Amino acid sequence: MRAVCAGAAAVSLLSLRDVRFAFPGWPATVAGVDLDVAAGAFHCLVGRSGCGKTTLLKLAAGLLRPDSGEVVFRGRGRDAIGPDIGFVFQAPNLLEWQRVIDNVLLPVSLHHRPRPEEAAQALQLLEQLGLAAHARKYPRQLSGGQQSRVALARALILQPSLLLLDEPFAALDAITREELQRDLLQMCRARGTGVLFVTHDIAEAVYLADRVDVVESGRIVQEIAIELPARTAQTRYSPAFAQRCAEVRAALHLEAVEA
Ligand SMILES: Nc1ncnc2c1ncn2[C@@H]1O[C@H](COP(=O)(O)OP(=O)(O)OP(=O)(O)O)[C@@H](O)[C@H]1O
Repeated sequence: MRAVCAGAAAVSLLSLRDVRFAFPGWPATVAGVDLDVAAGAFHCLVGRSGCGKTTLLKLAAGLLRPDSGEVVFRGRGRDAIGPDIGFVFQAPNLLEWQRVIDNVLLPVSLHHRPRPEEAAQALQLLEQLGLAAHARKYPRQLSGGQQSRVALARALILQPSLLLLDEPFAALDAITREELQRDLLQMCRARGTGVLFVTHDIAEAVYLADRVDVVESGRIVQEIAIELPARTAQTRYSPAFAQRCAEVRAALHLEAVEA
């Protein structure tokens, strides 16, 4: 089944074509996936534990090589991770011995000594994420939610056209999580960033995504378009939101929730 996010006419940023992958000696973990993420689209993958979401994301990132099929990014094969793709994993993975600002600038430092305008850009990102006052701190001096924000700023510093996120907010409390979802949406919309986001959380997927793809046994078994008006705090309490959540629950074979 083919999942195309943000309309057939949209230019595809990332394309997976009949991608298959098995860990050596094991049955297929990804069993024939076609998927497109268009520029500026927000695409969520949901599915039960062990269904292959993280493996799919690693294939999209070029961290794993498919056994067959192809992964194409901006029209080119994906042999290496380029600066045009940002990653955020469940754990923030910050460098403990570097200050917050230097953690954000890490992708730049890997190429050259950060220039003043790049440092200013890092500070601006921290400001947008409510962390300007923490720029000189070390990661251990931050809360879990603040560390996740730093990881997000680090992923955005090179202004990637594609962000790959693997349950980045899973370990956070509900309030911080909602705030980060809002911030992530705003920043990706403002920058036109395409996003592929893995989550277990149905409400998170419905709030964030233009399209939710349900993964089962290494395949995309259902694609659910999420057409909601502009996301606000009220969105989560609207009948349309509840309806979309119910559709995703049904696709996951979960018991229906009584109205
Ligand atoms: N290195 C490995 N060797 C063998 N099997 C693996 C390896 N890594 C993952 N798997 C298996 O591949 C399957 C898919 O794993 P994956 O991490 O992609 O699932 P997931 O959907 O992201 O799960 P979760 O939601 O629990 O994070 C699982 O059955 C897992 O046990």
